[in-house]
Amino acid sequence: MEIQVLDKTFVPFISAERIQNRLEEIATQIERDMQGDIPVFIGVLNGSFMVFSDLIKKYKGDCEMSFVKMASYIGTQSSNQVNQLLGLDIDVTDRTVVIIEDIVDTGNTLVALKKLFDQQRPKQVKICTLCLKPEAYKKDIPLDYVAFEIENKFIVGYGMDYDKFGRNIPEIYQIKE
Ligand SMILES: O=P(O)(O)OC[C@H]1O[C@H](OP(=O)(O)OP(=O)(O)O)[C@H](O)[C@@H]1O
Ligand SMILES: Nc1nc2[nH]cnc2c(=O)[nH]1
Repeated sequence: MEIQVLDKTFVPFISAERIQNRLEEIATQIERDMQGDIPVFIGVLNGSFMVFSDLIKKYKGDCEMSFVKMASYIGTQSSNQVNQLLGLDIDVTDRTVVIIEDIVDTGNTLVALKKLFDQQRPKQVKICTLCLKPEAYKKDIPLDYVAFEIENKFIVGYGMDYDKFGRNIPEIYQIKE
C-alpha cells in the first residue's frame, strides 16, 4: 500500500520482518568479530535510533553505548555539509568502536564521523549501516556490516525522515517516481 509523507508518495520497500532478520544476522556477526573485546556502540542521531535500539537488543555480549548527532540532509538532498550537533561524551581511546548508521548515501557523514573518532585513537572503528546506496557512495572508508544494499532512491521510515516526518513508520518505504 502506498503512503503519503508531506507532498511525496512512497511505496513499501523493506518489511519490518526482513529488517529484524538481517539485524539478527548482523548482531551475531559482530559478536563473532569482537573476539573478547567489549565494543562501544555509537548511534548516529537522529536517523539511527530505531536500528540502534533493535540491533543492540539482539547483541548478547557485554557492550557500552553512546550517541553523536550529525545532520547533512535537507529534504531529499544531501547538503554536502555535515554539522556535528552533539559530540562524543565517552573516551574511546584504545576501544573498539562500532558506529551504527541508518543509511550511508554520499558518505559525507561517514567521513566526518571517521575524522571525529580517529582523533581519539581508538583501537579500531567498525562501520555498521542498515542501508547502503552503492551507486552514491564514492568514499574509500570500508563498511564492515551492511544489512541492505539499495538503489539510489530516497527512502523513509524506520528512523529515516522526509523533512522531519516519517521517522515513526516501522518499516522502510521508497519514493515513488
Ligand atoms: O552518506 P550521507 O549522504 O552523508 O547521508 C547519510 C546520513 O543522512 C542521514 O542523516 P541526516 O543528515 O538526514 O540527519 P538525521 O539522521 O537527523 O536524519 C542519515 O541518518 C545519515 O547519517
Ligand atoms: N530519509 C533519508 N535520509 C537519507 N540520508 C541519506 N540518504 C537518505 C535517504 O534515502 N532517506
